[in-house]
Amino acid sequence: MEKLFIKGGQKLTGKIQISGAKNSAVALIPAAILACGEVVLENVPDISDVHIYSEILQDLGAVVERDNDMLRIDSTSLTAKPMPNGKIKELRASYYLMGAMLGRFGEATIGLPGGCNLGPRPIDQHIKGFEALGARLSHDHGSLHIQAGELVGSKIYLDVVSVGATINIMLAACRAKGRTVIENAAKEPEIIDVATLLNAMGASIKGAGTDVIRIEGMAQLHGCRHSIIPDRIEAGTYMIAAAATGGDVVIDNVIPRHLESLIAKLREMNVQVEDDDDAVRVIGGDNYESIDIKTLPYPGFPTDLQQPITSLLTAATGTSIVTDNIYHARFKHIEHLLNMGAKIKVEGRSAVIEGRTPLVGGKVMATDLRAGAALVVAGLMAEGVTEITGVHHIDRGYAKLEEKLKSLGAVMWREKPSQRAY
Ligand SMILES: CC(=O)N[C@H]1[C@@H](OP(=O)(O)OP(=O)(O)OC[C@H]2O[C@@H](n3ccc(=O)[nH]c3=O)[C@H](O)[C@@H]2O)O[C@H](CO)[C@@H](O)[C@@H]1O
Ligand SMILES: C=C(OP(=O)(O)O)C(=O)O
Repeated sequence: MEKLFIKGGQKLTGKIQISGAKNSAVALIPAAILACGEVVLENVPDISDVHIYSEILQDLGAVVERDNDMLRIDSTSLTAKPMPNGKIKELRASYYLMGAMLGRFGEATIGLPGGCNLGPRPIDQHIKGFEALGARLSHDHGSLHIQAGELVGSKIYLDVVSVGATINIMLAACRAKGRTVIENAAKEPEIIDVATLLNAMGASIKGAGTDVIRIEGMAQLHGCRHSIIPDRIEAGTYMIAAAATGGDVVIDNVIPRHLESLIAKLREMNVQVEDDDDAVRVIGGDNYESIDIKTLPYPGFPTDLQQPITSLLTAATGTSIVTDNIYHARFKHIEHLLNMGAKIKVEGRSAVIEGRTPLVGGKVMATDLRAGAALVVAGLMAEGVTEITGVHHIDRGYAKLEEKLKSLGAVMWREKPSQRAY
């Protein structure tokens, strides 16, 4: 079992580069299945979700080659082989194989997805979309068999604003006959990124980034080259870490507009944030004020940053309340923050955080990706050494984590099972 050790108390200073967005990459890789020809993705993050997705496509018969931050995908020889289990369970976004395979072959047999355990994560809206396009679904031992003679465009109103359902329906609808309209669509930047790739492949998608997306189906799509947008959640985590250590960090290769809700909340706390064309600078201090946060679909405050910012709020004066309206039970990190000296109560879908509670290093576990990010931030703030297990969750979404943090002055190291750190 790998462990991450962090010796807290160092102010982070300097400049780091943000990698391509995980939540784009894991949709763009399966989107390449729809192309007849090579899709070249640039700015691909070096994270385990990407490695596993590449292996899934190879298992299906695609040629996938990685060259630094570039991924070449040629799905010409890919087949509609059933993928019931195994790697499918290792990540959430494996559900995009449903839409992509359905678009390419008119059928798909895919296991139910894995990903972070944040409480119930239904996919009923994905299924509603596929059915509206003419697919029939059946369940078999934990996998879904989706079959459509011919996909036919349709009007689909999403009952819940869902990133996954919006993208999955877009993938299938690109190859449906006629027009599909998705109403109450999610507006996350990653949705625009997927639409940009699909349009570069010859699709016709209009309205991505608004709550109504119109897709004209095409008989064939072709290869293209596309650069992935920066990861706003990775960037947000480093912004929070910079503030949490009272540091001064320039976070480069970002789209500041994607970070507006976080920037507003950090400023409200009294953190100094300067934004430029493609960088933000966070200058920390020692007199933060408590704030309340409610997570919402984009452009609201992202649920994926509520866990990391909770660690920072332990340093603010007064009581902060973090309410997660997307995942009501996304609070598994709290018991580990309590072990480090935090005073936090979970009440329903809210965490009530008492501020000015100094953290001390301890043995904690990352139960999911952003819980891990919260513990890394806490470890950087804490007195003494923090030992984090469950590191594989963190590796799903943070490229070169130690390298980046160490370049900013963090003292941290990773212990592999056969090594002893001290
Ligand atoms: C790979 C990826 O992009 N993951 C992100 C994506 O997850 P994911 O796409 O799984 O999340 P959704 O946007 O679909 O979920 C939003 C809300 O809708 C509910 N829901 C969703 C689908 C459905 O069919 N029925 C339903 O009820 C979910 O339980 C949740 O409460 O968006 C989440 C919300 O921003 C982020 O935390 C994840 O990082
Ligand atoms: C919840 C997340 O990821 P996933 O949906 O891939 O589990 C996340 O990135 O915070």
